[in-house]
Amino acid sequence: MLRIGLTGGIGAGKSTVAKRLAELGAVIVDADRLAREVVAPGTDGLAEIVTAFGDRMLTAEGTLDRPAMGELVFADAAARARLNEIVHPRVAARTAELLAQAAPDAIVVHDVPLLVENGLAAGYHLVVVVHADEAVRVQRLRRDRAMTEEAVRARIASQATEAARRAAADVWLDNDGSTSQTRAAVDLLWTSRIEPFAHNLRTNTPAMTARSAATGFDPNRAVRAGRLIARLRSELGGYDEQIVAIEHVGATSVPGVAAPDVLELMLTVVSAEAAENLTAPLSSAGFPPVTREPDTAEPSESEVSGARLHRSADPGAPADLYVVVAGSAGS
Ligand SMILES: CC(C)(COP(=O)(O)OP(=O)(O)OC[C@H]1O[C@@H](n2cnc3c(N)ncnc32)[C@H](O)[C@@H]1O)[C@@H](O)C(=O)NCCC(=O)NCCS
Ligand SMILES: Nc1ncnc2c1ncn2[C@@H]1O[C@H](COP(=O)(O)OP(=O)(O)OP(=O)(O)O)[C@@H](O)[C@H]1O
Repeated sequence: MLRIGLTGGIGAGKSTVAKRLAELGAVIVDADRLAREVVAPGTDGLAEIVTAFGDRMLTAEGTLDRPAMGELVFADAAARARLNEIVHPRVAARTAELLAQAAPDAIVVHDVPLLVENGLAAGYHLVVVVHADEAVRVQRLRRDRAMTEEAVRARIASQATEAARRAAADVWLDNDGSTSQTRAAVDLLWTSRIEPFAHNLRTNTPAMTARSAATGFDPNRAVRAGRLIARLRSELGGYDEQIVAIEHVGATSVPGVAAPDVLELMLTVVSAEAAENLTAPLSSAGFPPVTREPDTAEPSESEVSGARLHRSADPGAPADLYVVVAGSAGS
């Protein structure tokens, strides 16, 4: 299963992008919708809200008074934290149930507004951020949802900054233009990256990416490496005792040095057995092993002697991962 996290600030265009991804074949898990379900009348979520905030947060029909709740929590960080404490664990539990029900070969898109705020990025194979300028978002939400400018800005102020979203984004989708432009960008993303990535993941195949010539030093590569390392750490969480370190290595890790746009990572493990144990989880994490062609003189072995080579299945972000045993020649 390819897991994609889709996020962006209020009104950025997540639902618009998710709708197109659903048409293309993705299974959508919508956090805003689940956040409504877990506080529907009769739920323990709604009961806990009443205990925390009083029945002034209920309408005459006994449903959550969303405008009243919104007015309170987007003006008061402590109240927002309290509401989040009630709603987020319930949404997380429901999300886990839905993910468990999805087909093993599904492409699941998790539409989650607070992905960056809640530190969830490492849990996905790919994080897609939809962005529109603040002024554009204000104008669209005033027009389409009759929100006041003040209400939109209060929500924006309670959410992650653009810089924080940029650091988390594997894909940045600009939605300042027309919906048809965004739709075309989503279609291209689907055919050029998401579908082949999902295919590679299913078939345990590293991405076939042309190795580019060295280009100038790019500090963003360290950020990208950091994202991949966090992802690997999250995915290999059950194997902590077998892992010594996961590091960004090679030319792309050296400040000021020109390098081909292929990240190199090194995973140091405690033993040869640990390297073997990690083969399957690394494949699920999006780093299948590179196998040597039986009849070629040229070994598709890594340059790091004694290392096992794994390679990213993501065609949009070339990365090699050397798995070495601590104390061996390659480590
Ligand atoms: C405060 C509530 C009742 C207001 O309801 P309302 O119908 O006006 O808004 P809705 O739920 O449709 O959310 C619209 C957008 O507001 C923003 N937003 C919602 N909750 C939050 C929050 N806790 N922090 C920051 N932004 C938020 C998101 O961009 C979201 O997409 C509601 O948003 C809520 O229960 N929020 C807490 C749960 C939550 O965090 N939901 C977000 C995804 S899990
Ligand atoms: N490119 C666009 N041009 C014009 N209007 C747009 C465009 N993209 C989205 N919209 C409109 O802007 C509003 C916000 O978009 P959308 O609902 O997709 O954002 P969202 O990120 O899902 O919002 P929320 O944070 O509330 O969940 C919607 O009314 C939508 O129809």
